[in-house]
Amino acid sequence: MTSLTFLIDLTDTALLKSIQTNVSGPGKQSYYVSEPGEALFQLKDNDADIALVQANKFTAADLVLLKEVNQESNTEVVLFSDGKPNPYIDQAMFNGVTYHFRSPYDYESINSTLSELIEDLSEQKHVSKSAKTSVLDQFGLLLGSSTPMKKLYRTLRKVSSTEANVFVNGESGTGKELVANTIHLVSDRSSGPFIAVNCGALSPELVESELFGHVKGAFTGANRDHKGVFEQADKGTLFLDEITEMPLEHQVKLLRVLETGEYRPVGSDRVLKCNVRVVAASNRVMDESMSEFIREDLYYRLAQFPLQLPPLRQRSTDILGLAQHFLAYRNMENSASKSLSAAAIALLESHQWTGNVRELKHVVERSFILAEDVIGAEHILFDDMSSPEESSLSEGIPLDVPLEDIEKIAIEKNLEKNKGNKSETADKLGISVKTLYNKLEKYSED
Ligand SMILES: Nc1ncnc2c1ncn2[C@@H]1O[C@H](COP(=O)(O)OP(=O)(O)OP(=O)(O)O)[C@@H](O)[C@H]1O
Repeated sequence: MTSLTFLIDLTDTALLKSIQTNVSGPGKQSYYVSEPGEALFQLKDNDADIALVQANKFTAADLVLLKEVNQESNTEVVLFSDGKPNPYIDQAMFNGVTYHFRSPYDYESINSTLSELIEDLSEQKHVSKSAKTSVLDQFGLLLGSSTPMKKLYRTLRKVSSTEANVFVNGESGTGKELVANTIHLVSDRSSGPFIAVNCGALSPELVESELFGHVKGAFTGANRDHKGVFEQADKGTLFLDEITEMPLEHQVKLLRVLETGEYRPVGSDRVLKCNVRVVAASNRVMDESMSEFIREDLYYRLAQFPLQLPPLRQRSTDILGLAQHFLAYRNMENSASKSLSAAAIALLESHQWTGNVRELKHVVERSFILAEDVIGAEHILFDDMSSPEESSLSEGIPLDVPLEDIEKIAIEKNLEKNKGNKSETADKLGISVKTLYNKLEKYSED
């Protein structure tokens, strides 16, 4: 079995002594830095499973290094500090640090946490070796046994037990809604409602009423009282999807309720108090240009805990397991027993998956429709293939397939091509955004 590697950069000798039994022994290899403070530099070039780093003087430069390490490797970084307030360490907690222990150290708690982490990682090493044959691990509604997913599960376990608002960021199809749902399911709010609202699809005239509700007679057409999503989600979780697609002038309406928990239904003079945990999501890249899409004050209220989801290409050991999972579902629903050929598997594993898990799911479903028994390479249709520009329109359309399935494939492929942007997709297909939503809702019920 591959051994677990540790990179140790600790100056506190008592601490070092106390963790010895955890970092040495069969199946473990420990490397010690030659100069204190070198660990993050070394991690840039040499991966380790766990890095134990003294961070009494953690600086802005260390934070930059840590972010790079977090992007490029799967190392679990554990920090140890003297406990003095340090904003860079606070930020580090959102950028890949697994644990931070403060002096005076509680050796028992450090060692039990380390043992748990070691056990988890050893299990993963075992799983990744046998990924082709084993079923994927599941956390809440999420599937995946790759290291980035295990890391995500650990963070989700931590964040779910808090009441913090969470901002989920990730490419389209990486599972942001599934993450929001999972946070709800594993939190103390699980017996309450989970309400999802697509902020990009709220009509400008009704945005306030959709969010906060209205009373009868508040405006023409308001024939009865209506509960907004903050009230519907009472004692539960409200998922604000595609928050960055909401116009900035509407975003301002969310500030008060997030700050004070108070809101007023349209046309009412009563101020209501909500008891809601908010999870927001966006597939926009959160860089310098983010202020074009989200108000900074709103972002900081929503992102008490920011989460970044890994794209599928960064967790390629999950591809086959996910494909088999989606295929197994299709087989079950249709009492079939179709299987993937070696050529199909090779194609799936070498694809870049810009549409992430959603694209994989759709590719598998398409192949299920197209193949008789064994799914061959010719049944694997990625989104960038057989587009009308490249081949003639009629050539791309499969025969003997129900019209409804062809419509579904056309919608899914366009959505993937437009990176999940529903207005653009509806535009390209020549239908209204509302019709597109209706169709998508219908597919999700099938
Ligand atoms: N880890 C996962 N395990 C199982 N299924 C997944 C996983 N991640 C995503 N999916 C599936 O992929 C599809 C897309 O997931 P989801 O809608 O949560 O993605 P998203 O990031 O919210 O997408 P978008 O930004 O386009 O709204 C769903 O069918 C979901 O069930």
